[in-house]
Amino acid sequence: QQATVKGSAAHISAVTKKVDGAFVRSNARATPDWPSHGLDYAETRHSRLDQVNTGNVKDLGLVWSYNLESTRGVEATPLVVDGIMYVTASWSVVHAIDVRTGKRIWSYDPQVPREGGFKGCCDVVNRGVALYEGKVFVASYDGRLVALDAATGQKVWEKDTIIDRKFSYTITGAPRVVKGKVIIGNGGAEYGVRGYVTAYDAKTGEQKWRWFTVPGDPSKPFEDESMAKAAKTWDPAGKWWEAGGGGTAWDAMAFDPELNLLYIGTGNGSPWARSKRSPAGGDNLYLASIVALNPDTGKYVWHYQETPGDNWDFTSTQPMILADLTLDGKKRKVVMHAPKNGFFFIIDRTNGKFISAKNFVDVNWATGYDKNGRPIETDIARTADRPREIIPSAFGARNWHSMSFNPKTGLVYMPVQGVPLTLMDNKNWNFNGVRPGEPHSNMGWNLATFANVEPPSSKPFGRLVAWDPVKQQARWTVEHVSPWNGGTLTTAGNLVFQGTADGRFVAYNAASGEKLWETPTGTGVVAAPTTYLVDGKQYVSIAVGWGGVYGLAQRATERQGPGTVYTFAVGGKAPAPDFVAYRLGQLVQGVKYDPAHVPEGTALYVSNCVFCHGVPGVDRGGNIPNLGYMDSAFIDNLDKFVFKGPAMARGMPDFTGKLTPDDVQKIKAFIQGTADAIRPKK
Ligand SMILES: O=C(O)c1cc(C(=O)O)c2c(n1)C(=O)C(=O)c1cc(C(=O)O)[nH]c1-2
Ligand SMILES: [Ca+2]
Repeated sequence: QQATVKGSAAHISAVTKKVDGAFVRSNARATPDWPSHGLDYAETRHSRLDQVNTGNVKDLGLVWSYNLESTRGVEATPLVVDGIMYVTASWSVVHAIDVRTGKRIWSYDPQVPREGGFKGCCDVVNRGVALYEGKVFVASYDGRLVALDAATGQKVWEKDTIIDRKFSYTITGAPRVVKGKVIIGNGGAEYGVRGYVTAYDAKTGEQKWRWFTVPGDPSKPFEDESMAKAAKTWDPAGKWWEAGGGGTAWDAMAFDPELNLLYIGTGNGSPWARSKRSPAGGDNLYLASIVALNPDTGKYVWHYQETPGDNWDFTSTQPMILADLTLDGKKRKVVMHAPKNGFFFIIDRTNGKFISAKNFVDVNWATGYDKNGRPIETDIARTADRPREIIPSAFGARNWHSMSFNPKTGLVYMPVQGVPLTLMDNKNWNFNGVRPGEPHSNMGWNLATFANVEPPSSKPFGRLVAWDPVKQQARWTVEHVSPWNGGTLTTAGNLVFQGTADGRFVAYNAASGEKLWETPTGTGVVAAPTTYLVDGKQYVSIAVGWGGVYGLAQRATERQGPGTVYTFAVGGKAPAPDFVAYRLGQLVQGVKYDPAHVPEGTALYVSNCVFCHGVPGVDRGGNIPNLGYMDSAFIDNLDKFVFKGPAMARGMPDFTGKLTPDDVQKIKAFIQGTADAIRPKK
C-alpha cells in the first residue's frame, strides 16, 4: 500500500477527521499539534514542547512566510494538525497552508460585503477557526457560521446566526467546538444589540441551543429562568430592550470536561451609560460577567459579575484560562481572568464563587473588591454629568490579546496597556438618533457617552506582565513603546513569545523576562503565536497584520505590509519578505473652507469619521489613512469619496443619506482647519 502523500487531500482528510474531543484532550498532554483556539480546552496557550528553549532560541530563523493578501487587522491564532495550518485574515477569509512547504492548499472567502465594514466597532477582523472531524468552522464578519471541508475548502453548510438584521451584529471571534457542537457568540454592543451565544451541530449545522446574555422585553415571556432572574436587576423605565441591552460574548470561551461546564465572557452594556439603560441603577445581569453554561443544553449554571452596572465599556470578554492553583494550601479549580476593568480575578470554577481580585494596572474607578466580590467604586466612577478620565479606558487594561499560563513558572503572561480616554454621559441620547459629537453615532453607535470632550491626562503605554496569580502580583514586566501588543504563548522550553505593536516578534525567558531573541515582522503584531511539531520538529508560527480597534487610526511602525504568516524553526534561513514603507504625507494644505464651519464640522467628524481616520494631523494613520496627511486633491474631492466612493471596495461606508453635501463642506473645514491650527509656525 502506498503511503499517503503529506499535504494531499487524502492526508488532510485523514488527519483532520481524527480531531474530536478525545483528540483535543490527549493532545493537551504533550501538545504536538495546536488543534483549538487556546491550544487546549482550558485555553492555557502553554505548549509542552521544549525542542526550542532558552538555550537555542537565539538560532530561531524564518522557514517561510505566507502572504495573506490583506491590508486590515489580522487577529487569528493559526490552528495546526500534522503540518496542516488553518488561519484567517481580515474579512474572515480562511487560508489552509501546508507547513511543510509554506504553500497555499486552499483559501475561502465568505464574501462579506465590504461596504458593511462599519457595522462592527473595531476593524474587520477575525480571530480564527475551529476544527472538528474533518471540518473547518469560520464565523464571518457579517454573522454567518460556515462549515468547510478541511481537505478542499468547499462549503459543507452555512447558518445565519443573526436573530434580527435590523440590529448591527457582527462576528469577530473564533468558534469553539464542545462535544460535537460549534459554539459562537457575536459583537455589536457599541451599536445596541442583545447578546447571545448559539450552539450548532458540527455535522449538520442544526441549531441545538441558544442562551441570551441579557433579558429581553419583560412584557413578553422570558426564554428561561436565568432571564427572569436577570430582569430584576434592570430598571424597566430604561426600556433597555429597545437598544438591546448589550452583553455580547464576542471572544472568550473555555471548557472544563470534568465539570461539564462551558464558560463564556460577556460584554458591555448597550448603550454604555447605565443611566440610559437602567435609570434607577442595578447590576444589569449578565453584563461584564463570566457565565458557566451546561454545554449540552445551553442552560445557565452560575455567573460571577466582574463589573456590576457597567458604565464604561468594561467587557469581560477578554480571554480566560482554567487552572488548578494551590491557594492557602488548598488545591482549587479556578478561572483566571484579567478583563478590561484592570483587575486580575481568581474565581472558583466549580461554583462561580469569588476568590480574589487585584488590580494589575493603575485604576481609578474602584479601589478594590470586597470579600463578596463586589467592586468598591470611587467617587468619580459614576459622576458622568462632567467629563472625567476613567482608568482603565474603554480600550481596556487588557483587550482580546490572549494571555498564556505556564504551570512550571506559575506565571500568567499578559499584554497590558493604557489608552487614555475621558467620558461623559450624553443626556440627550436617543436610540439611533442623529447626535453630532457623539462618537460614530451617525454610523450606528449608541454609546450615550461623549469621549475626550476634555483631554485625558494619563499617558498611553503598552507592557508585557508576568503575573503570579497565587500572590496576585507581577513577577516581571517589559515596557513596550506603544499600547496594543500581541497575545502571548508560553512553552516548556521556559519561553514566552510575543509580537509587538512596533513590528517585532520576541522571545523572553519565562522565569526572568530576559529577552533572548527577536526578529522584525515588518508590520505591527496583534495576534498570538502558536507552536507545534511537524515530522518531529518544533515550529513557531505567527500571523501578523496591524489593526483592531486601536490599529485603525494609530500605528507604531513605519512599515506597512500585507497580512503575513511567519513560520520559524531553529536553523531557519528563509529571506524575509519585502515590505512597502509607510509614508506619512505632508500636512494637508490649501483646501478652501469657511472657518465658521469648523465647530459643526468637528461634531460631524466625531459622529462619522474619527474612530477610523483618527484626529487629522494628530494621529498618524493606522490601517486606515489619516485625512490630515492626504494630498489636498483628496480633501477637495471629499464628496466623491464619501458618496458611493471607490474606497467602498475596501470597507468605507457609503454616506448617502447619512451626510449632506453641506455636511461634507463642514467636515472639510474641520480637516483643513485642524491641519492649519497644528502646523508649526515659520
Ligand atoms: O461590545 C461589543 O460587542 C464589542 C465587540 C468587539 C468585536 O467584536 O471585535 C470589540 C468590542 N466590543 C470592544 O469593546 C473592543 O474594545 C474591541 C477591540 C476589538 C478588536 O478586535 O481590536 N474588538 C472589540
Ligand atoms: Ca464593546
